[in-house]
Amino acid sequence: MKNVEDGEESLRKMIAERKEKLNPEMCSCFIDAFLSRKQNLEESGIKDSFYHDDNLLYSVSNLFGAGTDTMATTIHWSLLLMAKYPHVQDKVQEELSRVIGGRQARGEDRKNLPYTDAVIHEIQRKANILPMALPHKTSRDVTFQGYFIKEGTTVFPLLTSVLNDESEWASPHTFNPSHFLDAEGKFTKRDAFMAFSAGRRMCLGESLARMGLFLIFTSLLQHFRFTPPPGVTEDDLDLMPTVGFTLSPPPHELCAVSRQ
Ligand code: HEM
Repeated sequence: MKNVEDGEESLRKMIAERKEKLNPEMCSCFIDAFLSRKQNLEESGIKDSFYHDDNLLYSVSNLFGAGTDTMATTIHWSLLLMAKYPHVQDKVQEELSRVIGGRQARGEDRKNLPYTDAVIHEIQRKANILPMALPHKTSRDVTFQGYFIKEGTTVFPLLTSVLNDESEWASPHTFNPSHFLDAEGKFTKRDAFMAFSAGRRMCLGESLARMGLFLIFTSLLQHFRFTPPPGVTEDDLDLMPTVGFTLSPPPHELCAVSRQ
């Protein structure tokens, strides 16, 4: 609880600083945009909108909460999987060197990096970091595929069942980037890729997360080769997740060897 309170306190400070410097003509972040809308509504005499201080604090706190652990855990998985499957890492590094060389990757490079794109998707499928997404409550009685669900029932979307569905994936329990490649090696989208869930309440940060994962993963693999530490083999690297709010890889030591 102490950490939650400290977190809220620093967000309150951040919000107060942005409030002081607010220039509605030059909004540079979510807080500015929220405050500027709040100001507009108040100036037009609307005082009971959803744009109030508590909603701003909890929205910012939700964005941090939802966006930090998820990203860090996925990057942890990506390094472990690259160290465990060096032949996959070889192919990513070959593709990166051939297509973009030494310069930093940009969002638009993704379409020219089908293997790398497939590997990132497969990392997310295999890592399955939010196996039960988030719980939802039905707002009215529903009949879904013949099942009656009463209003007020808590529903967990089991993403694991889709990400490991044997009728969807050639080898659901194996790390296999070909799940996202066609016969010509082109990237292929899969409806059963639901790491960000589905429907109206699916991940709000999906496009930010996808861009972040692409830029961080490519940059790390351009600069470093990830290997098990001396005396440890690839087979020794354990993929059994530890259970928490997200499914994280078990703690590992890895070597990051500079490629420069
Ligand atoms: C690898 C990264 C991420 C993964 C795998 C992920 C996955 C998910 C999943 C499975 C949900 C639950 C959807 C549902 O309720 O069915 C969710 C919700 C959410 N995510 Fe993400 N997420 C990631 C990164 C982010 C980032 C970077 C942000 C924003 C900065 C973010 C913001 C949110 C928010 C606000 C919700 C709640 C949406 C709602 O309830 O309407 N996520 N995410």
